[in-house]
Amino acid sequence: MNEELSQLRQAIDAVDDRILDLLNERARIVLAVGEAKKDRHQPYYVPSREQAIYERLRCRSQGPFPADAIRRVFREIISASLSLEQPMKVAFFGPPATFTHVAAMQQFGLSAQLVPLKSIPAVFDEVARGRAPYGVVPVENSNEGVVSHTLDMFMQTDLKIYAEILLEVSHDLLSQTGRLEDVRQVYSHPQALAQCRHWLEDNLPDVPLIDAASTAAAAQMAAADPQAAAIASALAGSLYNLRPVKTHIADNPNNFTRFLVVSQQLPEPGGHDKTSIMFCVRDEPGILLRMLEPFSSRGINLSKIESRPLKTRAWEYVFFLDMDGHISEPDIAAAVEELRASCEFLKVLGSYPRAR
Ligand SMILES: O=C(O)C(=O)C[C@]1(C(=O)O)C=C[C@@H](O)C=C1
Repeated sequence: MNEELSQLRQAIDAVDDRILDLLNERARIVLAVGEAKKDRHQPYYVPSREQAIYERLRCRSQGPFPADAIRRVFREIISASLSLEQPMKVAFFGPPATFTHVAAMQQFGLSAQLVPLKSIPAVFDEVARGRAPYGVVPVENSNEGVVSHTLDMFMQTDLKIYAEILLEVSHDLLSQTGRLEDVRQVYSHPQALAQCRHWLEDNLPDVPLIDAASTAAAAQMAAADPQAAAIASALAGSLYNLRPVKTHIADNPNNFTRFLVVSQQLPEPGGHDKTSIMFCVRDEPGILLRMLEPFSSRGINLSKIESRPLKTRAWEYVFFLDMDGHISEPDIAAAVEELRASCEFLKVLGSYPRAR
């Protein structure tokens, strides 16, 4: 038996050697790609290419290596490769262990330098001033709707949308001891408390619920008080040394948040893109119907429409529209130009790979 085990381990060592040699071979090719891009002033970070790599490998694999682990392993290979081309600095809406942090890690991997900032405007500012090439901010939750701070920042800056990230949000109850009977108060962001209301009523009916600035701030408070628990991400649990009292306590397990990667640059077309625009229409009869006509007449799928008050004039609105396709496609460009004719102003926020 021992002989058999040691032979199997030798076989694993031999495979690991091959994997390592191949990783170095891959890294040399990536360095050559980096040199070619430098000459052409092309961006190093290409989210559509990364998505295509994950998709191709997922379809190719015959198992038994777990399908979801393929993405995680290649996420880190690509993250490390990209850091050879260019050290990657990414600002995100912090503090550490927010769901935005989890989203930034999912998108950029562990080799990127992720920088927590105090607010959504601070992330936009960092990127607009060129102190970080990319920033990550939340834009929409499947239960709570749009994050208005983020949409408002597109009115105040000229940043573009470079990519989107879709994250399944899972709320855990975390504390120092990990024991339900020790919990005397629960901290979290009001949205997270609301999303776990039924679970809290059933399991901790008499315990006060206390608002915190973020789920990560709640985790910090639980880390300082053995009688407190926080509703936060599993990442917050490991960063602040908390134990899970119970994982996945949200009442509706179907809870997704969409995040945006913002940048001064535009990404190259990838084949599975969407385009976001913002605009303000003239105040005239039938305008709401007419503003959608350029898209319906060309069969362009609109995936989202949102309005925000135009703060400079009461009862006037800015619209945010997402459509399938890239602005370099003739139909998309023609529809946007036709709409522009009925607008006081229109800005293309970006064409970027659809999160899948
Ligand atoms: O193909 C590229 O453009 C690369 O830079 C290589 C690579 C990779 O490691 O495969 C690295 C970073 C990019 O975001 C996409 C892919």
